[in-house]
Amino acid sequence: MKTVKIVIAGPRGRMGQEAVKMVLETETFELVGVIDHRDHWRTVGEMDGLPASDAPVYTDLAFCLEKEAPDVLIDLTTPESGMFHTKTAIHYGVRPVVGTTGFSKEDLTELEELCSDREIGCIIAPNFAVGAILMMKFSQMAARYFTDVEIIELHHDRKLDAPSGTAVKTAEMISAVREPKKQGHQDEKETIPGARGADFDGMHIHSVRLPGLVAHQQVMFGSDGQSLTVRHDSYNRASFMSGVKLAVDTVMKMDSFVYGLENIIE
Ligand SMILES: NC(=O)C1=CN([C@@H]2O[C@H](COP(=O)(O)OP(=O)(O)OC[C@H]3O[C@@H](n4cnc5c(N)ncnc54)[C@H](OP(=O)(O)O)[C@@H]3O)[C@@H](O)[C@H]2O)C=CC1
Ligand SMILES: O=C(O)C1=N[C@H](C(=O)O)C[C@H](O)C1
Repeated sequence: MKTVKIVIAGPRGRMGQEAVKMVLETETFELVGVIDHRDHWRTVGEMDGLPASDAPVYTDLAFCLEKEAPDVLIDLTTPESGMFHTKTAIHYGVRPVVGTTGFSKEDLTELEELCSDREIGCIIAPNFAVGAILMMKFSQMAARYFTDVEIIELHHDRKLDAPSGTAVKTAEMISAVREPKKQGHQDEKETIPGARGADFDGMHIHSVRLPGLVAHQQVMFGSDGQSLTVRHDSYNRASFMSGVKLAVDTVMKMDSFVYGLENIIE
């Protein structure tokens, strides 16, 4: 079987470390380099907490892509860096698999257009955990019958973006099928701003940040005399890795842009 040559951006991060291990442990993948914005390490093996590996560390993505000619870039950084890395990869004909969250609608449209111009595969996945994808799909299914919904996402307190990419994707999927409705009392007033959370098409998203949490989301539906709660919990970052693997294998067969793992899971 052909080996997929991979570059990972953000290798020292919580997700990046897990992705480096997964790529090194996968027989059909080859880690040909990593991108770090700090000019300090020569190889992956020199980085704290990462396994022995001679894969070189680059600070300049364009230089790395020219030198290593990888098939896929996995980005797990920040919205600004992720956007820059993804555009650079597309420009060099390298397929991006992006887990980084916090992109705007305009960012996603721009990336989709770039992929279409270059006829290149790209997967942007706000959540790689299969259970989280099912949680979103079940929520979308429930939204056909329950128009009142509150999304509560709970994460560790090192998270930069709020609401989470998963919560935004869930709201988008619900919105696609839910009868439009502004929830709550028509005269309701927040006595403390933000008390009702973020408004997405009339439904509300609440972001909880606490040390000790990893990644969790609860979607609550309510109707007369009944409620339905759909919940997913990721207890560690290994929970995302089978999805990253699937995305890498799938993007190799694609020539267009996909936003959301639900679009590639049967
Ligand atoms: N799709 C999914 O399933 C999941 C997505 N995520 C998302 O993935 C992203 C990363 O999350 P997480 O690992 O927890 O975050 P971390 O903060 O732990 O890791 C981010 C890493 O990226 C590095 N970084 C920042 N800018 C650059 C750059 N220009 N080049 C190279 N490296 C850079 C940071 O370095 P430094 O600290 O030195 O600045 C840091 O090591 C987030 O957007 C998060 O929301 C997270 C979990 C699951
Ligand atoms: O930052 C995280 O940790 C996570 N980010 C993603 C998101 O914003 O939805 C995916 C998962 O929730 C973990």
